[in-house]
Amino acid sequence: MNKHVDMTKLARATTGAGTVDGYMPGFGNDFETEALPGALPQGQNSPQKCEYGLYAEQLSGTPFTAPRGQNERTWCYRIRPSVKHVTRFSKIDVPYWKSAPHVDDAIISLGQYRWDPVPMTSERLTFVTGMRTMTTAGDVNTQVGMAAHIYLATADMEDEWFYSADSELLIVPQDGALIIETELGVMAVEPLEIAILPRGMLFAVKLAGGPARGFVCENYGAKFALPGRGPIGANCLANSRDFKTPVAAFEDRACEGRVIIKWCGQFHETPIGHSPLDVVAWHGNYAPAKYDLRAFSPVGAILFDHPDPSIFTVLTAPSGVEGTANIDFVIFPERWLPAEHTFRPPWYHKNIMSELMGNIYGVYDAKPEGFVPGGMSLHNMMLPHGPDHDAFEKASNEPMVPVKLKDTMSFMFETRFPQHLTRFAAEEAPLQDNYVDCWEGLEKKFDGTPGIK
Ligand SMILES: O=C(O)Cc1cc(O)ccc1O
Ligand SMILES: [Fe+2]
Repeated sequence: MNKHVDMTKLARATTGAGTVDGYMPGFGNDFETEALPGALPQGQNSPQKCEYGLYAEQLSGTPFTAPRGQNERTWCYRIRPSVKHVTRFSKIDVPYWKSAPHVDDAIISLGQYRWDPVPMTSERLTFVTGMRTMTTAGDVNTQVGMAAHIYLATADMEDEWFYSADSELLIVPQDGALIIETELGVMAVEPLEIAILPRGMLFAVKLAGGPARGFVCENYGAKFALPGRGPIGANCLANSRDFKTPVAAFEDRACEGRVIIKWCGQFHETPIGHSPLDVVAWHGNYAPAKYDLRAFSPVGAILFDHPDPSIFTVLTAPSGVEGTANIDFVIFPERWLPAEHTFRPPWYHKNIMSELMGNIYGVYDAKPEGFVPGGMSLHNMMLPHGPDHDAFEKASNEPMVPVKLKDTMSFMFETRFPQHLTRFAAEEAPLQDNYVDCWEGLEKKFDGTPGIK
């Protein structure tokens, strides 16, 4: 079903100063890279004629006038301009990929929900046709909110490329590695790594080994950024240098292919007679990146109490209201728990933000049973949740010696907006009917008399 993907197929920039293994380090850096010598103009963006007969083209990720610190754009020097691959559109159906607003009155989103992993399939599905939306929030037309998806991919995108005009895509592989060929270069991404694909950028996803499954956060709003560290200072959490952007790679290849576009929630296709991955050189700060979640340096409570999970924010997509994210991408990695006289797992709570969680690997401390790798949970706006009965009893009685949470990696897509379940999430995905029973055993301990119970 799946063949070996030849990473050398695209002519890649040779590894040079500042690059490691075909990637350039840094989050949101102003990069420059060329796959052929002299392809990148020096000293200007728009030469009257470009080297090699290339076309110059700008891709703007922010308005032209965005403040300098937020302004993002990339200059591409390519074999053909994009107008040669995105021309006549025909509407197509990608039935399981939904966009906000997507509120089905028959479906109740108010609740605490948990799903077993969506099972792998033998059906032929690409990264695009295998996208299954679980929740949507906000509004794709006004560029606020997000969607959370599961993807199941059993086939390469062959002579087929995709871009989302609606969103930035944060890809979280859970099972199976991916080769993501983008206009700006190629990224190999495996479970415990993530990839970030900017809005408007063409790519094809190939399978590096076998079938693949993972999670996607589709960000309709402003791009993900690194959170401020406040008093933590200049280091720890996600460090900028651990984000890797690919060097330029291009192919000069005729084919009978198609480009699929997601635009305001609709899907369209357009035929193409050549590979659009034909950017020979580029420079700018609007680029794909990957990040190894194991590079995250967690900072936590080293004496007592359980801090807010915001300390584990890898990336935050701002909403315009300071401190109120459109989306926070938070992880729960391996870490030591040294806190004294403390209930160490997450506390019981209700939250104005909506918490969509996924398990990439291992056991999550608040839910030792039932929240398994590949599984998801949703604790929607202002709906109470917290440790299950067994986790509560264990954590209330465990000796207060430092312990290491090992073999664990879960994450949260947390948005300021309520998340609405799709019909797929409510009716087709393996929803656990009995999830809320996990709190059933929490009995009353209070008997009116003082003392620890
Ligand atoms: O609900 C959850 O499990 C996520 C979570 C983790 C944590 O450490 C504190 C609060 C919180 O919402
Ligand atoms: Fe929570």
